[in-house]
Amino acid sequence: MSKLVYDILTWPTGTRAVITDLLIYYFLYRFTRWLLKPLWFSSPFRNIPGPPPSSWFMGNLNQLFNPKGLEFHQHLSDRFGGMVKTYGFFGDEQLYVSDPLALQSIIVKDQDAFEETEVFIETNRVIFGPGLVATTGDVHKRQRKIVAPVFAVPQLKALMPVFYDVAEKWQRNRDMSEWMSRVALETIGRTVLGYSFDPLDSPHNNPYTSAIKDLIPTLFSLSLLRQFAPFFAHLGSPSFRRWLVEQTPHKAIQKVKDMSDVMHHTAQNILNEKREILHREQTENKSKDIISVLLRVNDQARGAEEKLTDAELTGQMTVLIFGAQDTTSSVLSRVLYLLSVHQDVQDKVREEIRAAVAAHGVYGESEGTSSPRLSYDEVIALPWLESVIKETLRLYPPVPFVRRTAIKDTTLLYSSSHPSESASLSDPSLSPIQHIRVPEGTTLFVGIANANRIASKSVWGSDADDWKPQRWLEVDHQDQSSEEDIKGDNGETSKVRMKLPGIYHGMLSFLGGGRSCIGYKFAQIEMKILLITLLLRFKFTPSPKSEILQEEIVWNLSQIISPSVRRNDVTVTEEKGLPLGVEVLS
Ligand code: HEM
Repeated sequence: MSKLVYDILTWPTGTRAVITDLLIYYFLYRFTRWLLKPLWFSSPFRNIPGPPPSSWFMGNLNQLFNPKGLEFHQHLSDRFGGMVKTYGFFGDEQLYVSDPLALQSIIVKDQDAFEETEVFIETNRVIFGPGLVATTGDVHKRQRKIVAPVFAVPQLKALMPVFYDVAEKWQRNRDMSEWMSRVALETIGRTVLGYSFDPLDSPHNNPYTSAIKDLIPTLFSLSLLRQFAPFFAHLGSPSFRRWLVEQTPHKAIQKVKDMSDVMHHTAQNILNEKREILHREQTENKSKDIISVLLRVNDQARGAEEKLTDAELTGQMTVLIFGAQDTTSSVLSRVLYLLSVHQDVQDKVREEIRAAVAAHGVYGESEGTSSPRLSYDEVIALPWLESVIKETLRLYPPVPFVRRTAIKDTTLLYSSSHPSESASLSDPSLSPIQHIRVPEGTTLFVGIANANRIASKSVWGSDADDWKPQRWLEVDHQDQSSEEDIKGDNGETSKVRMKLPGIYHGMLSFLGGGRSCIGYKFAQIEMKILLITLLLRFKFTPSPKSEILQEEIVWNLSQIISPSVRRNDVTVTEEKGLPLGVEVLS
């Protein structure tokens, strides 16, 4: 906060005056509302437990949006359960929800009453354009109906050679995290846009890739300022708002503006090139990338309802790049780290892949490649590999929370038992159902990571917090859900399915409902092909320098989780990255 105040104080006088005036009006408005609130209604959340605000102005926001905030997020459900009260600006009461019953309502049953927050939508609209993450209601539903089919399995099967081509370019590099994000960007560029951002033939990240990589952490560093986005989004004309942004001498804001411009122009150029190619191409040799498929569908669509405008098309292109890059590279980094620590599991996965290759492996068609390639069906039939990914996504979802706003008054049901009592959920007297009125305008956190952990406890029992991929190999446990007896307000007991409403084996890692991850099958096949290719060639171990330099890997929150290495030398230092040992296998 003090850095923010310092930045503002060093801005030129004219800009500072306009922006300071606007902020003052906004603060006054929020402050007066906060001051008067107790006079007109008593809080419906007065009985909900939660931590005290850490400041009267920012509530718990600086704990929740903090790179070191993962522990605080976990503490919320460990200490207070699945329905927690937290505070936003000026004492604004918010809910942090990880309770399976309440989440069924927020994500699926009453999803039309819980939208993405205005902050999320408005900033995404400015940065990415009107794609899936910048639209709500019927516009979002229409876009989703058009875009979702291009991620179907036949499309993914057609992209298999591209996934392998990129995976095989992996070079021995000590920093896995940097390499994973380059590979993820190149994969998404080539499969979704048919465009190569980074041919991966130089040992260094190209400047364009680093800039893209920096966007999400930069946005996260602006989390608090972003809260004002809805206010600015309705201020004057788009050109006035653009002028305001251009005049704001805040480094991070200028960085985001520049990146958004580059992304927009790149997407526009790619779209124009694609259109030309589509007109020229022969029917038997059609481009298979996702955007070409989408363009063909769009060209054939009859009514405006079934078509995306050019702005919507370029919006999807940038959104898909950002939706895909940091998420998959975060999971891949985590999997390689865990496999390096759990050598027994790494050996099992490698044995399984070798056996499949011996039984079916075909050799790559691309020139110069001699790597075995399994087909889509053979890849998804590898149980150890599947279990490693499931278990990693269960315990370490790369997006640990998302937020929603109640757009109408709603009542949520939730189980009032504390997660530590989940073993006794079958005793109805201990697990009564509560309900809570959620007024329109309430901000809610959907605690993805906490919800996965709470649901895990009742299914997996005492070792639910341990990373044990083999648990998924038991036939009875193909997904994480259980039925519990729960006592309602009327005293009657009923069976309630404690299943999380996630699209991924009873987990929320890819969320659920109408805003679930559109690329979740894409992500799985991409990650599996990369892991197959790497594990056949290399053995991964913890960094050989870790003991001498006392290196420790820590995982930080920047909306998406990413690794850093902390060195406990004379002083403690921390830098982004994931150093691992890599041995070539004969
Ligand atoms: C392991 C990798 C991934 C994880 C864990 C993940 C997770 C998620 C989550 C939690 C959401 C919901 C966000 C919200 O509601 O605010 C989401 C949405 C989305 N994801 Fe992913 N994602 C992954 C990979 C991908 C990939 C590879 C793509 C594209 C190829 C993609 C594209 C999207 C899009 C476009 C949305 C917005 C959907 C909508 O609003 O309708 N994601 N993802």
